[in-house]
Amino acid sequence: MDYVLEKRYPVSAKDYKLYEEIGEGVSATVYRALCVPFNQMVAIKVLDLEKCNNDLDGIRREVQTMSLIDHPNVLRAHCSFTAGHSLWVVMPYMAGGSCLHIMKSAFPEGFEEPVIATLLRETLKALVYIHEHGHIHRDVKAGNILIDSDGTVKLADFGVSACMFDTGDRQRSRNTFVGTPCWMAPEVMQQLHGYDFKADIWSFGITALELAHGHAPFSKYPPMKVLLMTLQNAPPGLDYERDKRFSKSFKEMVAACLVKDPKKRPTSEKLLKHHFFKNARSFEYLGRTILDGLSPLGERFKILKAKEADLLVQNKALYEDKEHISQQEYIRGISAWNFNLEDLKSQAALIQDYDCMSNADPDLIGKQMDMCNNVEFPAEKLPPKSVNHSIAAPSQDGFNDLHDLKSSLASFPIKPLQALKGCFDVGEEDVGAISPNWKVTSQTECEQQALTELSLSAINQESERNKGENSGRSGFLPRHIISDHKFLLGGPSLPDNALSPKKATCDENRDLLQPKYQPERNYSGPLLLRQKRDTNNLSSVEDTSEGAVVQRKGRFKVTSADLSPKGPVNCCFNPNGGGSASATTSNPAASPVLPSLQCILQQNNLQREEILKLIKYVEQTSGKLLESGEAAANDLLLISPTWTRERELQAQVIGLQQRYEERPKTKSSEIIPCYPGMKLKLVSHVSVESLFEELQRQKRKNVQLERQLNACINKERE
Ligand SMILES: Nc1ncnc2c1ncn2[C@@H]1O[C@H](COP(=O)(O)OP(=O)(O)OP(=O)(O)O)[C@@H](O)[C@H]1O
Repeated sequence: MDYVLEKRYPVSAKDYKLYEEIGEGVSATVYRALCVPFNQMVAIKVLDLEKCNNDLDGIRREVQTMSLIDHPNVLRAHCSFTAGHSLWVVMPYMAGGSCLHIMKSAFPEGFEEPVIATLLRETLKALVYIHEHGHIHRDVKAGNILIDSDGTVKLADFGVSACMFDTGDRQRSRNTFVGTPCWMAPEVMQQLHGYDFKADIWSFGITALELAHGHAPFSKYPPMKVLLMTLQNAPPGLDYERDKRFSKSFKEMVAACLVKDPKKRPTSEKLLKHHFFKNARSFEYLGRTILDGLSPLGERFKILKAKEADLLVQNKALYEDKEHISQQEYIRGISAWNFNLEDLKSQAALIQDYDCMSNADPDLIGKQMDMCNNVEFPAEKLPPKSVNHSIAAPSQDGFNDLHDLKSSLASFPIKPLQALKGCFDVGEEDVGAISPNWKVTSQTECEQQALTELSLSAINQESERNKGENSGRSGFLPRHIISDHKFLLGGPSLPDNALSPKKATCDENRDLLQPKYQPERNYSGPLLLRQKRDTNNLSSVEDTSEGAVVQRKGRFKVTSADLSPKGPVNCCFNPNGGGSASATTSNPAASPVLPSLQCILQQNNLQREEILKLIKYVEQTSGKLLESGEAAANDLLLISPTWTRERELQAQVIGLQQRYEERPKTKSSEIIPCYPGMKLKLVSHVSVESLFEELQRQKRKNVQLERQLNACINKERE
């Protein structure tokens, strides 16, 4: 569709005739429309400004920027204007719709490689342009890659979603958006040092996987878990076995994008030169291959929506239960450690069926995957393959491990709340409360601090004390699991740089075992049913039951009681109404505190992993230790004072809990913003108490580990 620069599109709603709905994002509904004076088909994105509570001038500025864009692969706005409480953004109508919709309608298993290469090349050209002009798109995903009837490809949603976050009041705008962070780069999640255009390259890599499989990696998991998995797991990629149909160059291209260190990712310009894009074809080819035979966009959208609604009805009875199970999974995913022998036995028994699970119930798979990744198994209980997947292979010399350890420490978010502040709206006071001494200005400083603060003797002394304190709990940790240092390092809790290549297999299997197309469990798609806006009211399945559930994103929901009386029916809380959201469970959930608690638990895990790595390192370098006890001691100074940290964390959690208890009770829903266009909503069904208990349990486990560490050190000294 060509732009006629002189053409001034009318800026009044009366000049447009709205037809059917052709898309729905979390922030807007998109309609096919006729621009009456020009007798031209357009698409109009209608954003409800009241719901967004956003800075109108900011949005206007962004839309202006959007209309200055001039590149054949970037969707440019014709114009925009306000109509009542809405902002209308008039755009070219892309009759093929988004790649996501096309996949959902006709290619649930993803596209063939030449199609992917063509789509991605065009998208990448758009990114090169955007980056050259100093912008970050921040919302690269299949849902934003649009195709016209002739096969031309345009990257959409540049500007609008970004402005919603950049210029608006985050505190308010956060209540407007929900979604999942599947496409979000790790550095964006961490927000430690900010992020740049390389974040788009990560999202581009995720989009490549999405186009290849029909869904983004981790899309079946709840947002918080996606965050943890993205941060802790090895990056997703194309699998050697499952993705046999794809070429080596495709796999390499994806791997180049999905590197956790943004500096190591190529620029868009460089990536465009990758030999994978030599497979790209013409846009006529695209039109022929993926658009032929498709029904008109509006119809397709209607069918998809009806399908989603049906699924919701079918799953409704099961939903609460699934929610519960899923929550349990999630808690275990965070806690990650299970020292209960009986539990371990039964879990290990389940894992034996590991290889034949590909057709199994997705919930079961999810649970088993958690086990695979999060639980320590006695080696003898595991089939050899699983054991191999779980054990980090020792390096040749141990120096690699030291390097790993250092880089692992470097990537350790010492100030978890600070690190996730951008993501989770952690208030300054929360950060201060949690980490009064963590005025860490850089990771190097953190490490130095760790080096100076720690001493081996202190660890030993404390360990001795703990021995006494915990003697009554000696049965807590099965001896045979830890004797002879038979630690099996779990999957996702380990930073990826701590893993041997073998470890990656476990993650690959995790992805492998994800059902390829699971609309009913896919939290990432924009098509999940939500209640219609009042202007276009279709009765939603959710309307008729629970009275109040007006939106569901996977297992997350918002109820009508959450909403301001003016009727933001899909996604807004009234921010001034105490953030109140009708509780959908009877749990006394503490949404404001939960992210912090969860974050603490996550850190706890990471610390544990560091200790395990240290143990391994000590084991592997015992020769060196014997030669030079002093050197070993120095290396061991790298150990974070886990027990101290544990106590600190525990004290902070108690503080938080007290603070929470002192404040007026709020209800259980919370929307957590992350990244423009990739929004995260967490509805808590976990009580503070249960998290607190979890933390205490983990603390005990840490103490046990430290004892083992000391035993190990002592043994090597002897
Ligand atoms: N110009 C267009 N022509 C045809 N379809 C469009 C057009 N713009 C958007 N769509 C369709 O509408 C859907 C929703 O668009 P929108 O930009 O609101 O959503 P999104 O990017 O998925 O969500 P979010 O608001 O979270 O960024 C798109 O996924 C696409 O299928």
